[in-house]
Amino acid sequence: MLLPQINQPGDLKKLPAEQLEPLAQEIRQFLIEKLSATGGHLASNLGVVELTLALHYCYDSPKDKFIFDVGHQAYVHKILTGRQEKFDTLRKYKGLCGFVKRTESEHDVWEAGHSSTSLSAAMGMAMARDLKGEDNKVVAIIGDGALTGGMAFEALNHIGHEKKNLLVVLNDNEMSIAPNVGAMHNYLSRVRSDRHYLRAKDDVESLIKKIPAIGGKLARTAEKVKDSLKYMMVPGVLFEELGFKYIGPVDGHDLPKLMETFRQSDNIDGPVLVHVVTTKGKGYKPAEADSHKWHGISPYKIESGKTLKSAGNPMYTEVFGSTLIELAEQDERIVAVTPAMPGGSGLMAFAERFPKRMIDVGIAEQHAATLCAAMAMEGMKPVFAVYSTFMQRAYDQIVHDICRHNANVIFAIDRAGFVGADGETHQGVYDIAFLRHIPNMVLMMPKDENELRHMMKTSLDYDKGPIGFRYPRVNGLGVPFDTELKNIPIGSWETVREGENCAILAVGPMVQTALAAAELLKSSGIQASVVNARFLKPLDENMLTDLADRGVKLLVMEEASQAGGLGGAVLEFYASKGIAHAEVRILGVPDCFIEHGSIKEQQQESGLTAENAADLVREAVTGSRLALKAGLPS
Ligand SMILES: Cc1ncc(C[n+]2csc(CCOP(=O)(O)OP(=O)(O)O)c2C)c(N)n1
Ligand SMILES: CC(=O)[C@@H](O)[C@H](O)COP(=O)(O)O
Ligand SMILES: [Mg+2]
Repeated sequence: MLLPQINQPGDLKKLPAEQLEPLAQEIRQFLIEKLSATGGHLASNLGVVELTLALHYCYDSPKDKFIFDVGHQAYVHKILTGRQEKFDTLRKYKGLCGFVKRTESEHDVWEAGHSSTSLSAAMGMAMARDLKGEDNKVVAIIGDGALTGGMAFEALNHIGHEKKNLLVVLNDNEMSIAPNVGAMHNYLSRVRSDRHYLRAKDDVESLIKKIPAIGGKLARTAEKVKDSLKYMMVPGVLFEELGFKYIGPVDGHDLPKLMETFRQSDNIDGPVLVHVVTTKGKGYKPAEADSHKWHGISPYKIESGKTLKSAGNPMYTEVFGSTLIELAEQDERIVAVTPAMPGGSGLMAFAERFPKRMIDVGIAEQHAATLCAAMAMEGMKPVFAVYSTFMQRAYDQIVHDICRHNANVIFAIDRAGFVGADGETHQGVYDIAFLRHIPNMVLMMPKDENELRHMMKTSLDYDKGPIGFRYPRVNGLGVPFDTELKNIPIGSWETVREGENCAILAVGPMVQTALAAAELLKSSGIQASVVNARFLKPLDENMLTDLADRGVKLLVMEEASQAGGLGGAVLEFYASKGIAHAEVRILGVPDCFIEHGSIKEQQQESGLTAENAADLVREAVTGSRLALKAGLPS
C-alpha cells in the first residue's frame, strides 16, 4: 500500500485542505498494515496522524523545525517527508529507524529516544535563531508522559523566563506507556475533562469584564478577585503563570480546528503552549482498547489483533517480576520503584499483589534514585527497577545519594546489553562502565534465569550498601529453577568449563557464547576454560591472581562498552598489583553507537561471536598473529 499523493516532501501542501481528512484515514490504514509486519510504536503514531498533518500543512519543514519528544511518534512525519517506501524496513538492521534520525532526512532536525529533551532542544534552536537573526518557527511536540520528565520542567522554567517565540504542542492522550501518573497529569485531567471548568471560563471572563473600573481600595480587591477567579477557572493557568500563552484544550483529531489554532498561535509573541487532546491508538480498536500493550507492539494479525511473537522460555524480565513477588511475600520491606515502566519492567503482577508497595514516579529516574536512597535509610528494601539506558539519567543521584550514603538500594537493571530494534539510544551497554567505579557499589550479572533468582535473594540479604543485578532483553535459557534460593558469595566467579592454558571470562549471556567458542577451540586441540564472571564488582581477585600465576591466557567477553567494562577492570587489577605477566584480550562493544537491528546482528557487528572469540583465544595460545606481526614463521 502506498500513498501516491504524498510521495515527496512538500507534496502535502499541494493538496486542498479538504483532502486532508481522507488522507488521515489512509495514513492510519498504512500504519496498521505496515506495522502488522514490522511491529513498532503503533498506538502513539495512530494518535498523532491529524496533529502531524496539521503541523506539516501549516508550517514549512525543514526551515520550520519540528522537534519530537522521544521521537517514537514520528512515523507520520517520516511518511510526509518522503520515506513511506522504507516502512517495510522499519526498525530493521540498516533499515528505517524507529525514532527521528538526522541522517535519514533534513526534516529530522532533532533525535531523541530518551524522553523529555524536546523543550530544551527547542529553546536552544530558538535562541540560536534569534542570535543569527533568522525567523523560522520552532515547534516542540511533547507528550503528557514526557512532560513528567524533570528536564522538561527545567526547560519550561527557562523558556517562560526568556519569552522566546516558540510553539510547544502538548500531545495529551492521558497515557505514558502505562496510564500516566503524577500531579501534572491530574491537573491536565481537570483541564481536559471538567466541562463545568471550561463552560465557566467564558462566564468568568465576561463577569470579570463587568466589574466596573473603580478607584481606591475596592479596585485593588476587585483586581485580586479577578486574578483569583481567573486562577481558579481559566484552563492552562499553570502554563500562563510560567510565562506561556496557553491555548486549549483542542481536539487533536479535528484538522480544521488544529490548523486554525496553529495559525492563531503564529500571531502571538512569546512562547505558546497548545494543549492538544488525542486518543492513543486512534482508529484501530485493539490499540484504542489497550494502548499500554500497543505502545510498542511486535508483529500482529490485523483482524484479530493477536501478536505473532513466538512463546519461547520466559523472558528474564518475567522471572524478575515473579521472583520479586515471591520475595516480597516473605519480606514486607521490599518496595518496587519504577520510572514509568511498570509493564516493561515486569511489575504489573507485583502492582496488583502489592498496590501500596509499587511506586510509579513517572518519567523521573533521578527522583526515583534519590527516593530509593531515602527509603533505604528508613529501613525499607527499595528495588529500583530501571532499564540500563534510562538509568543513565540518574548517574549523579546514584553517586551522591545512594552510594555515598551506602544506602541499601537494590538495582534491578533490565535491558542490559543490546536491546535490538530500539537501537543506539536504548542499548544497555554503559552501566558497567558508569557503575563499577563508584565506591560501595556491588554489581552482578547472571549466566541464566535461575542464577538471576539467586542474585535477587543475595541482593535482598545484603545489608552493606547498594547492590545491583543486570539482565538482558532476551528469553531465559529454559533451565530449571533451584527450589531453594541461596546467597552467592560476594565477588565469587564460577568456572563452568575446565580447560588448560587459556580461559574466557564471560559476562551474562556471553557465557553461552564462550562455551560455543570453547567447542570450536576443542577442534583445534585447545582446551579453553570458561568462567562465569558474574560479579562485575567486586572482581574475583583470588581467581584472577591464580590464573595469572598459572600463565593462563585470558579473553574477557562482555556485551557492554569495552571502554570502562570488565576487561578494563581486570587489566586495572593486574596493573595495580604489579602482575605484569598476565596476558589479557578483551572482546566488548566497540567505541561507536550500535544502531537498530536484531540483538544477534548487533552482536555480530560488534564481533561478539563464538567464532571471533575462538580466533582471539587461538591467536593468544598459538601466538599466530604475534608471530606474523613479529615476522616470525606462523
Ligand atoms: C528517560 C526515559 N525514560 C523512559 C522512557 C521510556 N518511554 C518511552 S515513551 C514513554 C512514554 C511517553 O509518553 P508520552 O510522552 O505521553 O508519549 P505517547 O506515547 O503517549 O504519545 C516512556 C516512558 C524514555 N524513552 N526515556
Ligand atoms: C520509546 C521507548 O523508549 C519505549 O517505548 C521503549 O521502546 C520500550 O522498550 P521495550 O520495548 O524494551 O520495553
Ligand atoms: Mg501520552
